[in-house]
Amino acid sequence: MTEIKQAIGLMSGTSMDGIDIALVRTDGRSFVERGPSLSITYPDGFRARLKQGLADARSIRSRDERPGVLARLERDLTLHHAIAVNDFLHVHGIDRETIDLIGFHGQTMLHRPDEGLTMQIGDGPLLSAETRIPVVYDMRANDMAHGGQGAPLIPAYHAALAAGLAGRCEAPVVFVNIGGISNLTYVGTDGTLAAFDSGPGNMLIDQWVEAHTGAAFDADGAIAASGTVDEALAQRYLAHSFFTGNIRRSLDRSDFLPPEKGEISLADGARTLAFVSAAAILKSAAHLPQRPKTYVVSGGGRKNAAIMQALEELAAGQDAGILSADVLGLDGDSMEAEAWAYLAVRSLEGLPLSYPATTGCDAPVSGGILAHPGA
Ligand SMILES: Nc1ncnc2c1ncn2[C@@H]1O[C@H](COP(=O)(O)OP(=O)(O)OP(=O)(O)O)[C@@H](O)[C@H]1O
Ligand SMILES: CC(=O)N[C@H]1[C@@H]2OC[C@@H](O2)[C@@H](O)[C@@H]1O[C@H](C)C(=O)O
Repeated sequence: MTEIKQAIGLMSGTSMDGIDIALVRTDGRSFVERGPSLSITYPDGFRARLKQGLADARSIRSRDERPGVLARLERDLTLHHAIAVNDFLHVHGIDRETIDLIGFHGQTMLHRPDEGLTMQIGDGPLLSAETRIPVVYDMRANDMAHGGQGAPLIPAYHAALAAGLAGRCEAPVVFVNIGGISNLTYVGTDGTLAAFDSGPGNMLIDQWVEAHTGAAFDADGAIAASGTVDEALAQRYLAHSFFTGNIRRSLDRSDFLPPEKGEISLADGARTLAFVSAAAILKSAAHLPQRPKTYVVSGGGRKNAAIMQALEELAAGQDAGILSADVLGLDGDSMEAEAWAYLAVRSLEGLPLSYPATTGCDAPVSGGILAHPGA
C-alpha cells in the first residue's frame, strides 16, 4: 500500500482576501481524509500591497523577474503564510512533527497562458525554513511548459472527491468553484474529466462594490438584493470571446473589468455582475462533454444570494440542480486549500497534477518544486 501522508495546503486566491489553510491525510490517489481548516484574513494594508504587486507585475517578460514591490512582497507574503501555518497548528493543537508536507500555492500576480507566462509569488525555501516542514511550491509552471493553461489544477482533487459522492446526487456532476474567477470540473460516471475556467466569479462584484463603498465584497449579496439585472450590460459581458472561442482559456484577473463608475447604479451593477457570474458558469458548461445534472458549488461566491438565486434559476431551465458543497459534507471554503495539500503529495509521488482534459497540456504532467528545511 502507498504511504499515507499528512499534508497542509495553503491557498491565497485571486480574491486576495487572505489565506485558506487545510489539513489532508492522503496517499495522493484515492484515499483522502479531510482534516481541520482555518481562514486568515489579510490586513487591509496588505491587500493594497498585493494590488500594487499586480500593477508592477504587468511589465514582466519572464516569471523570475521581481520588479517594483514584488521582491519585498514575495518575502512578506511568505512570512504571512509561515505565521498562518503556526497559527493553524496552534489553534488545532497539531504537533508540527506529524506534518509531512506543505503545498504552497503562493499568490498569482500575472497569468497570461497565451504567452506561456504565469507567475505565483511565494518563496518555498523560505517557507520551509520558517516552518521546518518540507514545502512543494510553484505547481503551475510545469503544466504551462507542457502546453497547458496552467490552471485549473483543482480537478485532480475533485476527481478524488467525486468517488465519495456517487449515488448521493444526480450524475453527471460538475464541481463549481466561485472564487475571484470561477472554474468547473466535470466528472462523468465513467470517470471522464473535463475542466476549465468558466468566467469571472466574484472579482468584478468585489471591485465594483469596493469602488463605491470601500467594502471588500457584497456581503451575502445584500447590495445586489435591491438591484435589478441590466440585460444589455449582462449581454456585453457574456458576448466576450472567452465564452465563444474554441479554446478554453484560463483567466487572469485583468481579463474582465468592472463597469465604469456612473454607468449603472451601485445596486443594479452588483445584481447584474452577480447574474453574469452565474450565467458565465452555465454558458461555459455548454462546452462540457454532457450537460451536468448537479452543480456542486464551493468558493466564497456561494455566500452571495444573488449569484446562487441566478444559478438556481438558470440551472432549473436545464433540468439541473445546484447544491452547496457543504450540503454534501464537503467544505466549500477550504476545498482549494485541501486541493493544494493533495496536489503536494501527488507532486512528491511524481503523479500527474494536470491532464490534457483539464488544462490542455500535451500529456498528463506532474509539477511543483520541493524545498527542504535547512537545505
Ligand atoms: N458572506 C459573503 N457574501 C458574499 N460574498 C462573499 C462572502 N464571503 C466571501 N465572499 C466572496 O468570496 C470571495 C472569496 O472567495 P474565495 O476565497 O473562494 O476566492 P479565492 O480563493 O480568493 O479565489 P480563486 O478561487 O479565484 O483563487 C470574496 O472576495 C467575496 O467576493
Ligand atoms: C492562475 C491562477 O491562479 N488561477 C486560479 C484562479 O482562481 C480560480 C481559477 O482562476 C483557477 O483557474 C485557479 O485556481 C484554482 C484553485 C485551480 O488552479 O484549480
